[in-house]
Amino acid sequence: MLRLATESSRCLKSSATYVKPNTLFARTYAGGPRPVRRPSRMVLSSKVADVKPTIDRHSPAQGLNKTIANIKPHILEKRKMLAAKKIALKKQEEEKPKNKVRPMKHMKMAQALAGVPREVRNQMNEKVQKIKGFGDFNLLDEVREAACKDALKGLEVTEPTDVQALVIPQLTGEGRKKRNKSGLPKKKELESFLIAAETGSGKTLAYTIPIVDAIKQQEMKEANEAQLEALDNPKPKYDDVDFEIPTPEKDMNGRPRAVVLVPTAELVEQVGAVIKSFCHRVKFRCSLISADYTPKVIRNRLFGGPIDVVVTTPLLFNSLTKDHPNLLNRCTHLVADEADSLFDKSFSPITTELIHRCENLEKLILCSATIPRSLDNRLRERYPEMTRLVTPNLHVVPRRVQLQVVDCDNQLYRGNRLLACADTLYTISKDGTEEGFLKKVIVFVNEREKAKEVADYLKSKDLDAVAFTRDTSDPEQVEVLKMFTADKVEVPKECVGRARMKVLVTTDIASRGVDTKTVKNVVLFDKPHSAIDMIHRIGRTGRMGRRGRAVVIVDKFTNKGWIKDIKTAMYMGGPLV
Ligand SMILES: Nc1ncnc2c1ncn2[C@@H]1O[C@H](COP(=O)(O)OP(=O)(O)OP(=O)(O)O)[C@@H](O)[C@H]1O
Repeated sequence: MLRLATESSRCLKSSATYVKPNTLFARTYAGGPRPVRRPSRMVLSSKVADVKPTIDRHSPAQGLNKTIANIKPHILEKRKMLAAKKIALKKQEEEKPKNKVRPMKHMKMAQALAGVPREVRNQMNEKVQKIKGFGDFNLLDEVREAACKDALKGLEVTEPTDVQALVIPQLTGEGRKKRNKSGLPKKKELESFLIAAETGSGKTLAYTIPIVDAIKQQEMKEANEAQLEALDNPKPKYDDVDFEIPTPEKDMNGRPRAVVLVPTAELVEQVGAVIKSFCHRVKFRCSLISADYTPKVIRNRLFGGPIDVVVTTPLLFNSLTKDHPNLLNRCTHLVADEADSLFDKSFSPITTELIHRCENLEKLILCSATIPRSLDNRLRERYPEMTRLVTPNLHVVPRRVQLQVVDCDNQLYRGNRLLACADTLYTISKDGTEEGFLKKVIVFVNEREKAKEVADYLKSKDLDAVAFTRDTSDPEQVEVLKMFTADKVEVPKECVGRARMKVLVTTDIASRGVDTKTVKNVVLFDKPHSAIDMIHRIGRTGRMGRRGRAVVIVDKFTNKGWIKDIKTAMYMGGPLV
């Protein structure tokens, strides 16, 4: 402080405008005696320049005045390299075309289906190309004729589909009879097959033809053996005996050679009709057993005479086999149609139990339009030697089916999904297609309760809608489903627009296996839970080479990226994953 004061006084002295030091005092003591001026006792320090400023190493300002960073050279080198790398990456990123996102990102994230490698698809395609007609199969003439003239009645040219070309030679055992070293056929072992092909590709016929052929071949073989035995050991004459001798035919009562399991009573009817179409020409007996029939009818159908094929649901047949263990002891072929349903959590224990009960089972055939990853893993564990017959177009929704998206959050509907659905149906009714015929549209919802609500709303909007769910007991509603699986229905010319449209509001019950071959339009009211449900629902249209349209209603909660990916996959003709 002292030093500062002295310096300031020196400054004042050197300045041009010098002010007398005691003028202030002079004013203060105006009128009084002037204070005596004494010389200053303050002496300038001679060491001012020598005093070094002390640096507090811990002060926050320490090192602020540094001009060169004290960084070690190797760290500096590393930092430089990192910076160069960062710049190069940024440059690369900038050079990439913008808006290019990972293809099918949303679909791959929600992956539910098992993937099929391209090589497998190509291999199967080569096998399919080799087959030109039903004549190329090693079948009994009557079976081939029944397939072409009865099962595919109404078609001028009959050609096997991809799945039939692939499956029939395998199941009829052409060139794959295992022989042991002695040259004799091996003892019969269980062979398991997984048939997987796109919806509406004729899977039912693909397993029916070989089964009917095998039944007939076995029958002929047994008849020959019986004849030889009769020649070797002539029977005593029973003409004068008054009791009925059990014939081999009698033994067949309630003991089918083949059992076809399907998940619903509706499918029992549908698959049963395909198998029964062979009965007339090939001569065998097929019985349909489901909860739709009374116990008396079931008993008559099972035990009323010889029986070769039974088409049934697992739950009912399992309870029947518990009461009648002999039911399955002649069964050599067992089919689980819609295998992904029959091996899901609810059905799997029953289906597996039934398979184990078939002691003489030779061929286990699983059939499905989709192979979920979980099922794929389980089957690989349970049946490691299973033959997989997969068509080149498995999990592909054909390009002939158009997918449209309706956003119910737009200005028109303002989030009203029901209104969006009704408007979509109005648009379909006016599109000018299917002239002169009844227009059949299926609306899929996710929950049973919703089906009735949607059907009621559509009715209030003057649309002819019916709900069909597992709870449906009304015979009229069941009739509507039959109408959807039947051929085209002609309508009078004056019947136009909404008047010639029939709407079926349903759940997944009608999405699996139901052959709605004349349905051209499907509306997905709710977004399907997975690609599996999507394939089955869209698969109700565009069957067997026909064209179709699917409309999916979305809102702000729908994963639009997923829908977009599905649309892209469909457009590109690739599989949904
Ligand atoms: N070789 C063929 N030529 C022409 N039509 C055929 C042929 N085979 C089957 N079809 C017809 O194709 C339609 C679909 O057959 P099917 O119901 O067996 O399909 P799917 O593959 O089981 O379908 P989904 O997976 O939906 O159950 C049926 O109407 C059937 O008559």
